Amino acid sequence: MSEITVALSQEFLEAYARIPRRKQGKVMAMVTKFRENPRSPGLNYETLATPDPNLRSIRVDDDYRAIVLKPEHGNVYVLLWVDKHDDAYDWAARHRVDIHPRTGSLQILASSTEAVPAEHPEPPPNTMSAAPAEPLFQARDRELLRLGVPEMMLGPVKTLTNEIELEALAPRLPEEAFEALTFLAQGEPLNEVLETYGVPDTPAEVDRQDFAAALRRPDSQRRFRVVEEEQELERMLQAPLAHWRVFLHPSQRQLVERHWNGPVRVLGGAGTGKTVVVMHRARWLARRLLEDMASDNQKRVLVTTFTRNLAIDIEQHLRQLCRDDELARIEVVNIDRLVARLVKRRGAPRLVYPSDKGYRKAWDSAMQMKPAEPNLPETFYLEEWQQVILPQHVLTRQDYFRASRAGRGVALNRRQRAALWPVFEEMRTQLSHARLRPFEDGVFEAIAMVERGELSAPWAHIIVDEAQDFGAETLTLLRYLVPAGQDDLLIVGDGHQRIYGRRAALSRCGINIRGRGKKLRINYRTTEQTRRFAVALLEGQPIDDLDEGSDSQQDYRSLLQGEAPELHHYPDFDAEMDALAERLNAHLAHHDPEAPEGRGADSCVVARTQRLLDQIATALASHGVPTHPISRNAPDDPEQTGVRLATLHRVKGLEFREMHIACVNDGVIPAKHTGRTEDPVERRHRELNERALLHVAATRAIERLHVSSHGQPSPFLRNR
Ligand SMILES: Nc1ncnc2c1ncn2[C@@H]1O[C@H](COP(=O)(O)OP(=O)(O)OP(=O)(O)O)[C@@H](O)[C@H]1O
Repeated sequence: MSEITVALSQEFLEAYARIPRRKQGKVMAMVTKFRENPRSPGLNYETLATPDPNLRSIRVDDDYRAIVLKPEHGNVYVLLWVDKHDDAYDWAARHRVDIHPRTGSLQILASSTEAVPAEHPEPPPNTMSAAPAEPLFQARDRELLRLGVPEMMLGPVKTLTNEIELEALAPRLPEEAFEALTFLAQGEPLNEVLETYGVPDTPAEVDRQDFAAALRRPDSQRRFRVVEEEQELERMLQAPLAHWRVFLHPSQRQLVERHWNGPVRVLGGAGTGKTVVVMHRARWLARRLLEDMASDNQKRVLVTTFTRNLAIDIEQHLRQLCRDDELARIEVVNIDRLVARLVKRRGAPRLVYPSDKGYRKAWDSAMQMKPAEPNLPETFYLEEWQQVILPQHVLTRQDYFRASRAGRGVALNRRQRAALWPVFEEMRTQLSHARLRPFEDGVFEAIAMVERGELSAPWAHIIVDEAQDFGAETLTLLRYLVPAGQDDLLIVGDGHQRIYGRRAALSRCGINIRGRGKKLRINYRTTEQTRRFAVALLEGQPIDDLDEGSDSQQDYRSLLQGEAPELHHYPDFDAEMDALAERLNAHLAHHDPEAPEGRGADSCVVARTQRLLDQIATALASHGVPTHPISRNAPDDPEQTGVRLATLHRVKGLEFREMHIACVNDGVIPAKHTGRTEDPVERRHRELNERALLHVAATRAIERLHVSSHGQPSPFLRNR
């Protein structure tokens, strides 16, 4: 007798989330019993008179029933739905579960009587014409089947004439088919879509009775989960709508669940599930460490990020994803803290950043050494210090003569470098007297400590999120901190979201990703309308791929449709705030008092500076809108009441149902200091960072995006 396979579907979790709490406990008890032994006599199965002979119902209590797939052959049991008795039976009468004849994946299908939308939606205006509209897809049946379109949906798919109709058909199409059709509808060539999404033209034979094999297919794993552990089941039922914890996209799974022969780089636009990959990969590697008896039990997985907020968020999510023993093998720390920890010694200088008072004081003293010739502004020196001296660890005049100044817009000959050098030398002297050390020097010190054998790093694997904001020196340090070899480094990032600093090429940091560069393409977070708006903010800008090449967002899509982002311009700050408060109050009025989240927790107002944000908070308070600032040091408590307030920088990595980007005025975005440089290359970089800031903030919106300004709108909003 083959082993019993117990699984559940995404629909089951969604249905479970909808039933009253007191009933959920009963379902949980039933599910536990079911998992222990799906053939237990205590489970009351009933055969149903439904089109699909493999569906059964199980009694939960007097009122509720679960619908289960129990094929006649094999030992597979899949929980599909749970509802009140009549509604559950009704669901079972309207659905069937099939193994797709070409792809072999398991699909839940609305039964044929409902396969075609009852009402065809209104076509968009530009398709209204007397002539019959062209079909949206020219592909042949054979090709559509290769993409996972169910046989019974071939007819409806071939009669579609526009994307709106495709969208209306979405609930009746398996995700993989809808995704492939969306790319086709948006103009991607058929052969490319077939290559990415289709099974080969002559696929392996599919056994349409082998449900256990069907469950193992990557496309099935997008919506079905084979339950292996009791604890895991409990975690799923505790957060039934956190799909990311349970169901991975095949492109995510391919990155997570395999060994890699060296560093891997993963790109992907905002919301494509990069952080989800980071977390699942950390867990997968932690499990391997636990399973590997020969492995040193001190070995850990390090997850590092650029911002502290994201590290806190990841740590919190990992607690919900992992078992305790897995968690004990994972360490999450943002890069600044990591470096500070590595170089911390009794009496060691304190690490400082340009915003630090001591740093600024040292700089003011150093500027006293500024020569009359060449006559360069102070901003030039600061940029030279930050972009040449610190990243290349230039310590002497000779080093400076040899340093690369690639990417600087003003050339300097040897004599000029010699004239400038005393300023930088003085800066180091001043810092050293104050027992301070710039962060970058700390990084080089950590590298030197590894080289001298003074630092033994406990990490077998390192995973980097937000890699686009890491400097070359920190990436180099990470290379030093983990032995080269299998699964050593996973580098995840998106050049479009670089809001700090400049590009650094992995290959120049000793990280060779050749043949291991991957990309995620489906945006899970925002609507397609928001995605397009956000992408347009960066149109025509040169974006890198974290290595020596370039990246684009042409193949990045969202499958969710929604309202177009709203842009509003007001004569002055008060008018903008009146309108914003009105919107927020309307949103707050719809808050469900039964919901566990605090009133306003799903809405966020962002502005370019803290000062503006303070003014906004005051204005909103005068309109009776409760607000709550997002903290840098603690995870957001969703139960806390208040519309969230954050700077554009602070919302990186987060997401909200509604995003309001306020005061997008000329002189605010780009920030005034962007233009305070003589160096044209530097100016372009800064401007790109500012555009990326808006792009990042816009892509935090799950459902709605609202952008407003007063006075003159930001030049980035012109023509929008
Ligand atoms: N496989 C999945 N199933 C369901 N939801 C997913 C999946 N992958 C990601 N998501 C959801 O999509 C959203 C974006 O995911 P995530 O934050 O990992 O994306 P990201 O690429 O890191 O985004 P960004 O770069 O914009 O910060 C989250 O709400 C996440 O839960």
